[in-house]
Amino acid sequence: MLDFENVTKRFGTTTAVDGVTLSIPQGQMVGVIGRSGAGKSTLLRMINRLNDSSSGKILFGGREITALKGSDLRRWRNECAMVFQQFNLVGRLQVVTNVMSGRLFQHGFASSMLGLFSARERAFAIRALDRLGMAHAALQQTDTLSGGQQQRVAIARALVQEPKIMLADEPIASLDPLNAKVVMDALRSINQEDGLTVICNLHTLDTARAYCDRIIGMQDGRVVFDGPARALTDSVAREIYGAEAESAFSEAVTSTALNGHGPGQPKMPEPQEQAEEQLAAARAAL
Ligand SMILES: Nc1ncnc2c1ncn2[C@@H]1O[C@H](COP(=O)(O)OP(=O)(O)OP(=O)(O)O)[C@@H](O)[C@H]1O
Repeated sequence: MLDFENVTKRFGTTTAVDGVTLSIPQGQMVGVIGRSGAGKSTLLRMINRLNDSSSGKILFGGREITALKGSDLRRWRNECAMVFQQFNLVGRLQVVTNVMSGRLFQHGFASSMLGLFSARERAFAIRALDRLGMAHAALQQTDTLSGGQQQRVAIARALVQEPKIMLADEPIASLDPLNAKVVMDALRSINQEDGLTVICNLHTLDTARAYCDRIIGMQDGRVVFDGPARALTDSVAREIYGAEAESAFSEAVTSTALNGHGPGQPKMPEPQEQAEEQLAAARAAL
């Protein structure tokens, strides 16, 4: 269970998150929505302590994560993987190296810097890429991939951290509808197959409704809606989004915009022969 107890975050005179109290059980897929500046990113960033709260407590499994310091804080950050809108990969490195960088905490910084990842860790990284349909690209330079492919690599990197929670801050905001769907499918399958809690900031209502068990609506730092997707009626959504409502409704990407590829449907197939050839080459190189 992840608990927020009256959590507030101020930046100078701006209150980004204002007295939030929430409980998120393990294994839930949660979408956080709201207009720009509502406090969605700050809420997520306080969970992995990229931002420190100004007051209140955040607890995970009863442990106060807002109080962690030093190696305990580093361990928590590793348990709390995060996927970003801009992927945050090193473009000039091979895909598999980017994925293995998710093992830095387990591996030890010094040997990681020397590139001394073990064969076991390389195999682990390839398996994670395989799950995301990206093993064929393991030896490719990362910046040669499309945005959607890079986001799948970033999710593979998050997976090799063996996290307890997966945070995703606008993971599909830079992607076209097809890639957005592939990335959301990947997050949903990780949530369902691994029982991982996934908390995802989303701009589009359609995506939040299609993929999330629970939707949290924020406005001016406060939680103004918290319930299942079916309870988020259009009129409630219009209140949450205010003047931005039209863009939230019209940016209808992902499942409902793509016939026959809703959640739970099979992934888009890779060009099979090419993918298998490249995967065999990647495995041989290990
Ligand atoms: N590092 C910071 N310094 C100062 N103000 C900040 C900082 N980070 C966020 N804010 C402010 O806090 C408020 C909430 O920002 P936040 O990024 O959490 O909103 P958001 O809902 O994620 O917005 P968006 O959808 O545009 O990313 C905004 O007014 C923002 O300008």
